[in-house]
Amino acid sequence: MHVVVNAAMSADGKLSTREREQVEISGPADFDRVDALRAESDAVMVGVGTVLADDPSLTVDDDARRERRRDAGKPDNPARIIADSRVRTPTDARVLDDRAETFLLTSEAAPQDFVAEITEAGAEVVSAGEQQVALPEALAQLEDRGIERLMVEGGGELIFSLFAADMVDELSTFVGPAVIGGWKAPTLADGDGFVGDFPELSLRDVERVDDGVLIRWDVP
Ligand SMILES: NC(=O)C1=CN([C@@H]2O[C@H](COP(=O)(O)OP(=O)(O)OC[C@H]3O[C@@H](n4cnc5c(N)ncnc54)[C@H](O)[C@@H]3O)[C@@H](O)[C@H]2O)C=CC1
Ligand SMILES: Nc1nc(O)c(N)c(N[C@@H]2O[C@H](COP(=O)(O)O)[C@@H](O)[C@H]2O)n1
Repeated sequence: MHVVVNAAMSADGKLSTREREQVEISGPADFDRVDALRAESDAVMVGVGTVLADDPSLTVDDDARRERRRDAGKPDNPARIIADSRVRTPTDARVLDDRAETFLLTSEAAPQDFVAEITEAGAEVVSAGEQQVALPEALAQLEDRGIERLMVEGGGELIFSLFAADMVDELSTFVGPAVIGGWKAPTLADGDGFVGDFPELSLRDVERVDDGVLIRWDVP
């Protein structure tokens, strides 16, 4: 599986505010690039923190891109994947609408009645790990179901875990023209943080996009 992490951050490295409210950091050209990245992917993944904060749809906006997917024998939209150890995703979340297939990754800590409710709401549940989703095992199960190219949109806790598990192949960050600030505002990689053995990145390219900068890294 090839894993591409993409996120937008403020000039001071924040993904959103201390209140975890969604902020439009990208401009129109960057949102269009993100839409193209989604269209090229077999699945788009976020953590449940992002679902609770943003209620995203994670679908492809552009009609022509959806049509090209259809012509290639693919579903209109990539599958959606939510990392949600205890099943906190609301049953009326937009990621559960019928526009795409949705996989909910859970752990043994998930209450069985929540698992039944979310399955009834349309998610396909994949369980791996005891207290938290064991990402290598869960993503291997998805690879067996044909997901080869995975785009991860965040948030910071999930992105950290993917780096910690050495599962990231590419990282794209759009750095936008705003300062958000705040000790508690989410950053690109939160979780416990690294104290050594930092994941090393290799700079691929840097480009001006909208009023910010797109930085692309490979993770060798
Ligand atoms: N600017 C941007 O590009 C983006 C911004 N955001 C922002 O990020 C914030 C949400 O980020 P976070 O709170 O960090 O939540 P998150 O979206 O990273 O979800 C974290 C949750 O995922 C679940 N999870 C299950 N297995 C896990 C594992 N192995 N590792 C880590 N988490 C696992 C846990 O319940 C955990 O609390 C929101 O404020 C949202 O607006 C989110 C995505 C992109
Ligand atoms: N690329 C990008 N730029 C920003 O400025 C953002 N705030 C985000 N957020 C991510 O996009 C998701 C929204 O998806 P839908 O448009 O609702 O499908 C959101 O959940 C974040 O993952 N991304």
